[in-house]
Amino acid sequence: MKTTSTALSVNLNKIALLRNSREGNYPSVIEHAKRCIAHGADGITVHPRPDQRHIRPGDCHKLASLLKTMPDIEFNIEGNPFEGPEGNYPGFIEIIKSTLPDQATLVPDGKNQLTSDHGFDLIQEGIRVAPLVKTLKSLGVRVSLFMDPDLEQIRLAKEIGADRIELYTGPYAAAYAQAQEAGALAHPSIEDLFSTSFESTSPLVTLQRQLIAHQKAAQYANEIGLGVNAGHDLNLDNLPLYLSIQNVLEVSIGHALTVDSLSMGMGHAVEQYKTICTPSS
Ligand SMILES: CC(=O)[C@@H](O)[C@H](O)COP(=O)(O)O
Ligand SMILES: NCC(=O)COP(=O)(O)O
Repeated sequence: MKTTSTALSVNLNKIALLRNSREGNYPSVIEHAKRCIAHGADGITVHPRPDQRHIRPGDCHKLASLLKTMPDIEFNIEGNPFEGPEGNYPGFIEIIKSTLPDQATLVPDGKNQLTSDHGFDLIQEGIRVAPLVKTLKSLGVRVSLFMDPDLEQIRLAKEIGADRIELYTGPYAAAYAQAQEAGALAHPSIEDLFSTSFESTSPLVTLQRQLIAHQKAAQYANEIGLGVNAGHDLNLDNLPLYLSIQNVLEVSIGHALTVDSLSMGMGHAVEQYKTICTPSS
């Protein structure tokens, strides 16, 4: 059972994606940030990508100005910190330097990735990541590293100076969806999922493995002094089970939350348009 509360940081990438499909500023990222905050969001996350398909540097600057006026609201900018010919996001560190968000989450995305799909391999990349962590921390920015639930990698995250890790929850979310589709989630309670031995063919086996891996990773991270965030493909269905893991400080959620806003609000919007289209008798 969940006993501590977890901050919700709303990722606004998909609002920017919609805006960028036309000229102009509609929908406005800033107005949606204000709306999310008015409805209880604890923070705002954005993830500028090399192709600028959604969040652009200008969004980061405008959000930084807005959120500086709201000291209780956390601003988290995610992205690939490497620059240069290998083609990752040019200017991520510059964006952080010029916006000074509360938190920078470094993510090892390739240039043409559809979305984030793995954590850092710090055995390979630690030597390049460590000085960036140091630079960002010297600016007073908390540094989180996007990581798989791998204990050795998490140990290295601590060694190179990270303050937090963000556990990559994509495979957990996929395992949850598979178990849900198979109708396997009807009965087990959260306690069952942690403790029961399932048949090897049960779709619950993969979900259980994911859950336990994340639980161990979060516990280990806490033991060595790292804060734990989590994100990617979390949604209203899979979040309660995930948050049975103790001490997850923050979840950042964008894709599903945006889709939920559409499905929860579209019926109401259609009714409003229909009212205008229908002459009153
Ligand atoms: C690091 C992470 O998991 C999120 O930032 C996620 O990648 C969202 O990015 P997109 O909206 O570009 O898919
Ligand atoms: N860090 C994860 C994030 O910001 C949002 O991921 P998603 O909910 O859009 O998959």
